[in-house]
Amino acid sequence: MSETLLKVSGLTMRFGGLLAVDQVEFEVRKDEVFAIIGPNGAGKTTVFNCVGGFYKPTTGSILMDGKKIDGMPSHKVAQQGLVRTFQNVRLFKNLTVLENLLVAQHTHIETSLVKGLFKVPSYRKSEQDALKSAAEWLDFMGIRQFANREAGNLAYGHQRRLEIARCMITRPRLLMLDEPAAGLNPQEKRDLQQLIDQLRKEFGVAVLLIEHDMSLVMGVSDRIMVMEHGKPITTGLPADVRSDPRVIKAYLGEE
Ligand SMILES: Nc1ncnc2c1ncn2[C@@H]1O[C@H](COP(=O)(O)OP(=O)(O)OP(=O)(O)O)[C@@H](O)[C@H]1O
Repeated sequence: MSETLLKVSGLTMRFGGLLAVDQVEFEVRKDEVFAIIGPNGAGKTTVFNCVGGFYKPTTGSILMDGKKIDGMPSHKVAQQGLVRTFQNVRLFKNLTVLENLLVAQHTHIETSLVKGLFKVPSYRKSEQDALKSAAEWLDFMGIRQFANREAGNLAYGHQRRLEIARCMITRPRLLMLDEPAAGLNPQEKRDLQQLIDQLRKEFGVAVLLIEHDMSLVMGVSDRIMVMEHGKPITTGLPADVRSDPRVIKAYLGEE
């Protein structure tokens, strides 16, 4: 069994009188694809928002490689190697596809004003590296032919791939995907499953996934946590979760 990358303990999030997430515990191991499923309103996105630094949890602890990240803002969480996509794709729609990938690397590029103005060699080198890396990711995602097109004009499936590339270009250790199959056609969903497998195998990235598409979840996940009313009801292997009567009742049964 591989080591723990993310450890969430006693996570609780309250919105006024509503307990959206109630004592949630789980771990994501290095190289693992871990999915969170459950009916609408179960608290999945709220867990994501706490882990990604978008909400400060009411109580609980979130450790990334042993380091406390709960309460950190999202850009600091990203610096710890944890990045995410959104339910509705969020890109700089008026920038080109290539520019989206260059902007994503800005924290890694030497942006010192003086160095930039005088274009000293180290600045030029980091610019070249950023371009090279962007080109490689465009090739990997099969969207290089759209490099100079405005991101907002890409087909939806390509926008999703660009959003994942924008995360991966920062070389995260944990990639969080929030309903990545939403809005994709059946072929795009199969491609997505292959992509997630490939990202894990080739780049050693762990994946934390929220998804309603059961075929994708069952096909791609190592382990699955099922939530209902803010609480985990079970965590296990896809085959075990699929046949668990509580899960069928809470989630699969409602479809
Ligand atoms: N910012 C917020 N303010 C108040 N209530 C919220 C907020 N965000 C979520 N909630 C509530 O918390 C509960 C859990 O919502 P959440 O979006 O986490 O569920 P979910 O499992 O992700 O659902 P879905 O599958 O529909 O995305 C819901 O009752 C929701 O209305």
